[in-house]
Amino acid sequence: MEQEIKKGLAGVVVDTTAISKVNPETNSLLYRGYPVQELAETQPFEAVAYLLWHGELPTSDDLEHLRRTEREHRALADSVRAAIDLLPHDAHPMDEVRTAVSALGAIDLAGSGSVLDATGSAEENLARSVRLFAALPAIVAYGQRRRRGEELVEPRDDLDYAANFLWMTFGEDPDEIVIDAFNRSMVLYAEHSFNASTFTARVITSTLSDLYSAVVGAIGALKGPLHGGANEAVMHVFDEIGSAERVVPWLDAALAEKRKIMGFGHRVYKNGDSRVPTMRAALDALVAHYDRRDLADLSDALEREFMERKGIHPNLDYPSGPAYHLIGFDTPMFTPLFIASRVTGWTAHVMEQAASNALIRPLSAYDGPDERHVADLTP
Ligand SMILES: CC(=O)SCCNC(=O)CCNC(=O)[C@H](O)C(C)(C)COP(=O)(O)OP(=O)(O)OC[C@H]1O[C@@H](n2cnc3c(N)ncnc32)[C@H](O)[C@@H]1OP(=O)(O)O
Ligand SMILES: O=C([O-])CC(=O)C(=O)O
Repeated sequence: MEQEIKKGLAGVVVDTTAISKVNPETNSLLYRGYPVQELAETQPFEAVAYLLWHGELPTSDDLEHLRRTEREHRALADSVRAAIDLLPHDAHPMDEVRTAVSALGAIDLAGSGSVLDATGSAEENLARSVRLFAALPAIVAYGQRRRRGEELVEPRDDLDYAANFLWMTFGEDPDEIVIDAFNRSMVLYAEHSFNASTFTARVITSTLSDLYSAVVGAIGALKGPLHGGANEAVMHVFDEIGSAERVVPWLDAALAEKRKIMGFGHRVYKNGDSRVPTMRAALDALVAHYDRRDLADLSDALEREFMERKGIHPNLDYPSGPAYHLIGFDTPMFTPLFIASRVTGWTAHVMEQAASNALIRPLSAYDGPDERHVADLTP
């Protein structure tokens, strides 16, 4: 019997999840039942991380406790820094962060004699998740500073997550408008059901491997430009085009070459990404703050022209790329910022998968040569 192949698992429902609901019909995204727009406008990223892990928003005591733990693990560990420093200065930051997380895992799991010990209990995995969430800003910030030949900036205890992240990257007191836009981007990027990187993390978890391995694998999946790498790729497109007036000839040539236009299209949303309006509002605030109308004009012109010709909407990476550029991040740092946010969703999924595990192992339809034998080849 002919087997039906769902290439790319398109349209296949592989499991349940209580972490988020992506609804393309209503163009909505809920984290544990809360609309993501509401969360982005009202909650610090730490509270959203707590929500994803625990299923409920934190009380003020819960939030205080999480913030205290986050501050304890904020500084870049010497051993992780040493692992990063072994890499060439022009290593891609995604490779750098992947290596750093791998090193963190090896250090944290040192002494766990066998692979069975590394799997971790629910409590251990929650503690590991918080540690990773706390450690990633320092790893990403150091990555940008190292590329630029700048000294490491130590974290500050008087700042919350988003402000401290910006402080460690730029070594300057961040502006409230910038902190707010950055916090929104972190909330919007945090979780999106069974996307490619999260599914990777779940596949790895399903073998009873450890949480760090799942996150390292997820980072590898996120790096690709069809997924998280698109936020970096969008900025390269903007740089290539240069200004709004050049959009039409650039798009003519790109479409003639059958290029994919980065930051547009989505596997699930076909009528627009639920997160784009909130991120676009954050981008607009940054455009006004930095007086960079030219960038918004370019973005509008490409969106309008591409929509007219192909009817394909922008995804979250489209407004977040230029927003990160305006904040001052180097373009290759954009996808590592996505990691720092999505690590919360990934780890929530690792814990959900572990709590109700079944080895993920689909079938394939063989279309290679019919059975044959080595002996047939002997003269
Ligand atoms: C946070 C995130 O990860 S969001 C996604 C970020 N990725 C990007 O922005 C990369 C650009 N976009 C894409 O490559 C795609 O839209 C994907 C991979 C995101 C979704 O892809 P799929 O659901 O597999 O759709 P698929 O790639 O088959 O596209 C369907 C049709 O639309 C076209 N299309 C989709 N997106 C684009 C695009 N960005 N540019 C040009 N054409 C596109 C395809 O060429 C295809 O056309 P065809 O039917 O004539 O062959
Ligand atoms: O859901 C997807 O396929 C990609 C995406 O938007 C995300 O991971 O945020």
